[in-house]
Amino acid sequence: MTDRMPKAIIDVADVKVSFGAVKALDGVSLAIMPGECVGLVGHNGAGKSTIVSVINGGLSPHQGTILGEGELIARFGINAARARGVRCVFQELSLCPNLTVLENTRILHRHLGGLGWRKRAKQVIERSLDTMFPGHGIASDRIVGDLSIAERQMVEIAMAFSDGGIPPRLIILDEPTSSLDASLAEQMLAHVLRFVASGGSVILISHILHEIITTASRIVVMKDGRIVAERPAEAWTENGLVEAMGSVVKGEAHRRAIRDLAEAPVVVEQIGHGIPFRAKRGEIVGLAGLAGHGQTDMLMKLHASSGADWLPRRDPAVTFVAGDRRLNGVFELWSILKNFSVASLGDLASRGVVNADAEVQRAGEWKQRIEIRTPNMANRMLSLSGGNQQKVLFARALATRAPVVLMDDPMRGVDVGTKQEVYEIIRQEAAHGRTFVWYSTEMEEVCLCDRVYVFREGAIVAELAGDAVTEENILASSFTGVAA
Ligand SMILES: Nc1ncnc2c1ncn2[C@@H]1O[C@H](COP(=O)(O)OP(=O)(O)OP(=O)(O)O)[C@@H](O)[C@H]1O
Repeated sequence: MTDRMPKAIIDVADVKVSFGAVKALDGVSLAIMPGECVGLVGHNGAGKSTIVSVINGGLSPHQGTILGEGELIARFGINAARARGVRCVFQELSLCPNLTVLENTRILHRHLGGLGWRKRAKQVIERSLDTMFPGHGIASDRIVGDLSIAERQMVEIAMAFSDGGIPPRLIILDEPTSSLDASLAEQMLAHVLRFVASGGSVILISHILHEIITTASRIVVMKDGRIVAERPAEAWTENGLVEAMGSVVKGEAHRRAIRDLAEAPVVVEQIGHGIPFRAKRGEIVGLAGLAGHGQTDMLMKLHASSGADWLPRRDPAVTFVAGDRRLNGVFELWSILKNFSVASLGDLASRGVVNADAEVQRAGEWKQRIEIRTPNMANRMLSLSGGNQQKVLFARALATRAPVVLMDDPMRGVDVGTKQEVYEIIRQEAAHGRTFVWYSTEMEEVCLCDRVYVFREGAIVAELAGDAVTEENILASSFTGVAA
């Protein structure tokens, strides 16, 4: 290599990381050049977040080397990475919830300290938010814990791209759009393209393949802790990526089943002055619209009005799949098994004693059915990758007998292969009479529903059914408040 050739910002070679018997990284080499966006894809548990932790300085590999602009870095930690302008937006959002947006900004940018730091931190974060998400409406003195998950994700992304003394050079985005609706995701991806065009580098991890294909310059596919394919983005198709990840492309996965649903509604709810909500037995009802316009509140209201008291029952009226898994889905100190079975205890117990064999058996069936990647369901919940944790929450809900399943953007971080399986499970369960109320930030998923309610400013402003459930109609209603 001559001195004129640009050097890789970070170059990791033959990196290995193991967690007990699990080889999370098994000899991975990856170099990130200035001015490129590298797309990283792979099934849940493939090792994407682990390689990110190595590049970000959060995890020391058990084997392998790390070069920063050609220099061998012996002790690479988070501070060394930050000093080189490496920033990371994690899949599990990592802001301090009890601090304000600008106080969180101060934590990331240590150079903002000293007299008048509040003013400087405010300018830094507001400039970045205004550039990336015009019209965001997030005041920098708000407490992070009071923000919606989409707002928190926007703050975290804007913070990563902000310049508070050390300019960002490599930004790692681990599923950055998982809680953003289509228009926010588009704003963010447009900014990534601008950043890369100005010489910055980005690693973009996403299970939404069209985002990766249209934004990345090069796409790297991981499988079981190894890199199995790597090509320029224009040489990939979505199906090609799915196959490279080791999944089978199912043409039927994105099909809406035509069914006769003539019965009276089983769920009815009125919020504000909008259109009343109704769902019939066996119906898949979608909640759409821009993120944070009342969809999650609606699900909570439906849960509360179904007489649910969160206690395990043999025959619960409703079950709930949380999207913000960190906040209201996962019991972090429990095993995977206990996290799965907690909603079915009423069913698994007789005279107040849980039948441990039945619990293990049922968990084993779901582990196989939904492919929860772990050597042992007795392992800690947090030993699972993010997508696999989400699968457990999904299995937890579906394993109950509840006739109504409420889902709050439940596929966050779930890989494409599993999503196809889950869509099929939802269709089968609906055919057997289960009702699904499904809020999703992914348009493809909304379009799988029999009927869709579009939300705007806390009320239902449009109802679309059958062939009228299209991306165009949903977007038109989200912005104008009337069906197109
Ligand atoms: N702290 C840990 N303890 C034990 N195992 C772990 C730990 N962190 C990760 N693993 C395991 O390492 C493997 C790789 O996980 P990683 O989080 O890198 O996957 P991923 O590709 O990011 O998946 P996802 O798409 O679900 O986020 C998985 O099998 C996971 O269970």
